[in-house]
Amino acid sequence: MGNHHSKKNIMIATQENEGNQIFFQHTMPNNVCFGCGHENHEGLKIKSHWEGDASVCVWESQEKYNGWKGIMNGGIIATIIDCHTMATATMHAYKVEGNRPWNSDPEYRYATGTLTVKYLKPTPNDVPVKLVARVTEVKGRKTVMTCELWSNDQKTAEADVVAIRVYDSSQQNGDNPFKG
Ligand SMILES: CCCCCCCCCCCCCCCC(=O)SCCNC(=O)CCNC(=O)[C@H](O)C(C)(C)COP(=O)(O)OP(=O)(O)OC[C@H]1O[C@@H](n2cnc3c(N)ncnc32)[C@H](O)[C@@H]1OP(=O)(O)O
Repeated sequence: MGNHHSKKNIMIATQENEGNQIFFQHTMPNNVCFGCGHENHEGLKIKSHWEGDASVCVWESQEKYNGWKGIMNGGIIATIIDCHTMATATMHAYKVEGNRPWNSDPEYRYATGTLTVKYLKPTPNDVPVKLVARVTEVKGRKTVMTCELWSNDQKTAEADVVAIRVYDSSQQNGDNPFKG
């Protein structure tokens, strides 16, 4: 148990040291999404950033997100993976277009096409988790990614994700349910 707490402190310190870090979600004003919307005050408010070619998210759960007592709920795990990878697909698209600024035009939005989660081990609900996502393929409007979930240096889940570009402000005409 003591070991858990010392790891927790290390991970939180890492998060706080990133005080000047710009997180992907900070570039998404008016985002009301349950997982990543910083305008959703009941939401999980995840924060993602680049570490080299990987995108990383450190997130601290709460007791209300238990599955079995002390074990993180599987749907919550899927939600944070979902939101972290959609933000990754978005920011990757800007990165490959000459690393253009996140607030430049055209604006792209992505939605989850497919999310497959393999739960490998129980994920403790009382220590922060770390998500690490990587883009493995971009084909047309599709971005394919893998995402690992780490807890206490143990990989407890891994996911294969397909994001689809569902909005491109330069192509937009007519109704689009993802326009908001
Ligand atoms: C004022 C507001 C401010 C906002 C501020 C900024 C916001 C800040 C960000 C918030 C971030 C939120 C992140 C939340 C993430 C979600 O929760 S999104 C919600 C959950 N997902 C959905 O609702 C999606 C529902 N599905 C759909 O709408 C449609 O099926 C899709 C995904 C758009 C695809 O339909 P489509 O465009 O007709 O696709 P289509 O042309 O048939 O296929 C294109 C390609 O994609 C492939 N594909 C199609 N569907 C799939 C699929 N399901 N799986 C895998 N591949 C597929 C096809 O095979 C094809 O591939 P290729 O043949 O080209 O290789």
